[in-house]
Amino acid sequence: MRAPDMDAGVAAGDVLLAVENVSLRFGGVKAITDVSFDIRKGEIRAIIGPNGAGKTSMLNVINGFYHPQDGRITFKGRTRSKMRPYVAASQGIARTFQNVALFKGMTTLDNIMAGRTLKMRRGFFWQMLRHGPAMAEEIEHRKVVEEIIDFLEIEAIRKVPVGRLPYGLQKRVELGRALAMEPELLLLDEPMAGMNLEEKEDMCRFILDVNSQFGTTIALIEHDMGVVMDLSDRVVVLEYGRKIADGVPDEVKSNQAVIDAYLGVPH
Ligand SMILES: Nc1ncnc2c1ncn2[C@@H]1O[C@H](COP(=O)(O)OP(=O)(O)OP(=O)(O)O)[C@@H](O)[C@H]1O
Repeated sequence: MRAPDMDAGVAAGDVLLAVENVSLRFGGVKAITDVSFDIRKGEIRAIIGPNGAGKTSMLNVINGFYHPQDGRITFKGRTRSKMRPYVAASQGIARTFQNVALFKGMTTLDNIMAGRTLKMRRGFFWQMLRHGPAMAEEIEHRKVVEEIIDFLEIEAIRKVPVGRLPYGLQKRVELGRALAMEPELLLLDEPMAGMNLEEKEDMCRFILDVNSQFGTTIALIEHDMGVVMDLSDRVVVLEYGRKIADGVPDEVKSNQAVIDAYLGVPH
């Protein structure tokens, strides 16, 4: 996989992605209101908040699934009022979903291979023929995919259809598929949801390793506060679509507005 220092433009610690004054409405529902924050290259950034706070909507804005009515997104120095999913993906933003979104009938290997699609230079026709340049390219992609399988310790399930795997392993395969894109920014929507303690510990370790070994910047939504405080460099807190706090875990933990939000104290 790509080494951390091979990326152009943004140095470790610089702002990789900036969200400025973003507002998103669905009819009369205000999902996000005037939210600004940034994600620095190389950090693990958590987005937290009670149910319905706008966290998933924010990830969907960042990777172009939703187009905000107001505000701007700047990624690697390029500012847009809206992203398109294909552009976001081709420029290095990958994501996983709250409910696992894999091809359930396909094997672990094929699901992760599917994550390489954007990297494939030869068209579908050549891939079908498995001929000449396409063959060489497929071998190259398989090498990266096998590295990811080793890294995530899922060799034993490489040929198993993912629908047959326990949930914790499906989440790990989904992480593998996102990693296959060799993303610069990885968005994880509740990566530990539905996991038992052991599975959570494994996933925490993989997230930390992805960050430290590949230099991948990570933004994650997570409800488990212990995990958030242990993993994150900085935390942004949303409530009813507005930002109520932003800082290092210790600051956020002792912030009264955050404590009230989690206890359900009305404003
Ligand atoms: N596609 C949509 N159409 C209409 N309303 C939506 C849509 N997506 C989100 N919303 C609304 O926007 C608000 C924010 O939802 P969002 O899913 O972003 O919150 P969340 O913080 O991720 O919540 P949770 O922790 O429960 O997943 C909610 O009121 C939700 O009902």
